[in-house]
Amino acid sequence: MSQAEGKRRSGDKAAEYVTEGSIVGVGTGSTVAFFIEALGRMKDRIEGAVSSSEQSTRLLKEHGIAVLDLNATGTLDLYVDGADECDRHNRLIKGGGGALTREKIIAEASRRFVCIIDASKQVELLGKFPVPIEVIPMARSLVARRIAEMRGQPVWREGTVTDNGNWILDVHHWQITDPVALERELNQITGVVSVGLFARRAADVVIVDGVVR
Ligand SMILES: O=C(CO)[C@H](O)[C@H](O)COP(=O)(O)O
Repeated sequence: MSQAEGKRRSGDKAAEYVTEGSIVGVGTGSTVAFFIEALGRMKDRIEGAVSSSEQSTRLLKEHGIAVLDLNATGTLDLYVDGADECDRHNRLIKGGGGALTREKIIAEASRRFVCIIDASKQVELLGKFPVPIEVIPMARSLVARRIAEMRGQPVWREGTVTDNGNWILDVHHWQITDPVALERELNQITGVVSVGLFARRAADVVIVDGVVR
C-alpha cells in the first residue's frame, strides 16, 4: 500500500468516530486533508469544526463545513489529527506542519483524541523525527542554548512563521526514553510557546493505514 493510500484509509476510518450533530476538532496535514474530505461528505450531519490552522480552516470552508471558535464551543468530544511519529504508548511527535500549538490546545480541549497515521509513522523510540518547538521570536537563541545544554541539536526552521506569529526550532538527535519528562522540562524554558511532544496528552486511539491499532 502506498503512503498516500494509508493516509486516505486512516482519514476515512476516523470519520466513523464523528457523531451526529457534533463539533469536531480538526488537526493539520496531508492525512487530515483526507479526513476533511470525509467530513465534507457528512457535513449536513455535523454542526461544524474547530480548526487547528489557517490551512485546515481553508480546506474546511472549501468543503462547506462551518469553522467555529473554541472559546464558544467548550469541551469537544472528538479531535482528529495526524502525527510525525507515534510510539506504542500512543505518544507522539507532531508539528512537522508547524501547527503544534493550536493542535495541542484542541487536543487538550477534547475528550477523545483519534490519531490518524500511515505505517511509516510508527516507531519504537521517539526522536528520529526532529522535535518541533514553537518559540517567541526574540527568545530563539536563548531557547536554542538551553536545548543544546540538554544535548539536543536545535535547527531554526528559517522562513517559517507560525499562525501565531512565532518561530520554530526543530531539535535533532534526541533519543527520547522519557517523553513525559522531556515535554515537562522543555515547557519550563522561558520563551517556549509549545512543544511538539504529545506525551502527557497522548492519543486515545491510533488508526494506522485505516485499521484501529
Ligand atoms: O503535526 C502536524 C502538523 O503540525 C501533522 O499532523 C504532522 O506533521 C503529520 O502530517 P502529515 O499527515 O502530512 O504526514
